[in-house]
Amino acid sequence: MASYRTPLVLIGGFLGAGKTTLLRSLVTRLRSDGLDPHVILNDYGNAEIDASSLEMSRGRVTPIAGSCICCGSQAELIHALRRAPLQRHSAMLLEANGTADTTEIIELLTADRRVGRYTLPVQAAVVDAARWQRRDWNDRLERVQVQTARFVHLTRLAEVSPARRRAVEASIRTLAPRARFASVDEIAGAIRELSRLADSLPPRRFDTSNERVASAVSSASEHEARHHFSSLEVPFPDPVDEGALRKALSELSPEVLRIKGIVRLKGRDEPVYVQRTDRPGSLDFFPVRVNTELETLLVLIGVGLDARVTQPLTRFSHRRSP
Ligand SMILES: Nc1nc2c(ncn2[C@@H]2O[C@H](COP(=O)(O)OP(=O)(O)OP(=O)(O)O)[C@@H](O)[C@H]2O)c(=O)[nH]1
Repeated sequence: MASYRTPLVLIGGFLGAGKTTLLRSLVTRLRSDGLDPHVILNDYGNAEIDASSLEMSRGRVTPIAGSCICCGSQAELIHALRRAPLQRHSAMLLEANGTADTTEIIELLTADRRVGRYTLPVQAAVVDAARWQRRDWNDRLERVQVQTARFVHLTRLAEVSPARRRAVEASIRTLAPRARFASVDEIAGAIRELSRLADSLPPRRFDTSNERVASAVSSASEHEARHHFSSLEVPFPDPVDEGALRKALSELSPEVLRIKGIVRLKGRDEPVYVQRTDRPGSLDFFPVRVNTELETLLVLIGVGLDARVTQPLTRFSHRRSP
C-alpha cells in the first residue's frame, strides 16, 4: 500500500462567487511549483464546460454533472476520488457546485474509509464580498458554506469599501472563527506545505466510519428537500444575434440565479462562453479556447425553477428536459 497521502482540498461557495476562477489560478500556481494537481468539478448540467475552461488534459479533470456531490452525487464523488491516478507530489482539488452544503461534503470526506489515501479535507470557501448575506432566502446556505472552512477567499474586493470588507470579515469570523482569510498565493502555499507533510504519511485509519457516513447520507436527503435548487438546459442549436441574446437574458426572471453555457454568435467563428451571476448587470462573453466541440446550450440555475422562466429564450430554442 502506498505510504503517502494526497492533499484533498474542497473549494466551496455560493453560485458565481468565483470558485472556478480560484481553481484555475491554483492549478497554474501548483503546476509551476512542480505539483501535479487533479481536479474534480461538480456542477449542474455543464460540469464539462467549466472542466474544459481549465485547459487541463482530460485525464486530470473529472467532471461530475447533474446533482450536488453533497447529496445526489455522493457515490460518483467517492468513485472519482478512488479511481484518480495519483502519485506523489500531487493534490486533489474538488470544486463543489454553488448550491452544495459543504458541511455534508466535509463530513463524508472525513468519515468515508474509501478515501483514506487522501489527507483530511481542507476547505477553501469563496465569498463574493459585495454579495455576502445579500442573497435573501439563500443567505442561510451561504453561511453554511463558510462554517467548515479553513481558508476564506474573498472576491470582488475592488468593488467594496474598506468598511464593507471589515464587516464581511467580522461576520464570517463569527461563523468560522478558525478560518484564515487568504489570497490565491496563500492557499497555494498551504497546499504545497500539506503536500510536503503528506508525502510520508500512511493511509488514514478509521474507527467508526459507517455510522458517520450513514448520517451524512441521511442529512443529504434533507438538504435536497430544503434547498430545491434546480437547473434547466436551453439548447441553442443555431448562431444567435449577440444583442438579441443580451436583451433576452436581461428579461429573465430574478429567480434565475446563475446562467452559464456556450453559444455561437452570428458573425463570430468560435463559440463563446456566456456567464451571468445574480449580480445586476453582470453578463460576460468570452471565447472558448479549448474543446470547441461542446454542445451549445445555456444552463439556468435557481430555486425550484419552472419551465416558464425560459419564456424570453423560446425564440432561440426549445427547452430540453432537465
Ligand atoms: N470583478 C470580479 N469578478 C470576478 C472575481 N472572481 C470571479 N469573477 C467573475 O465572476 C464570474 C463567476 O466566476 P466563477 O469563477 O465562474 O464562479 P463560480 O463560483 O465557479 O460559479 P458557479 O460554478 O456557477 O457556482 C466570472 O465571470 C468571473 O470572471 C473577482 O474577484 N472580481
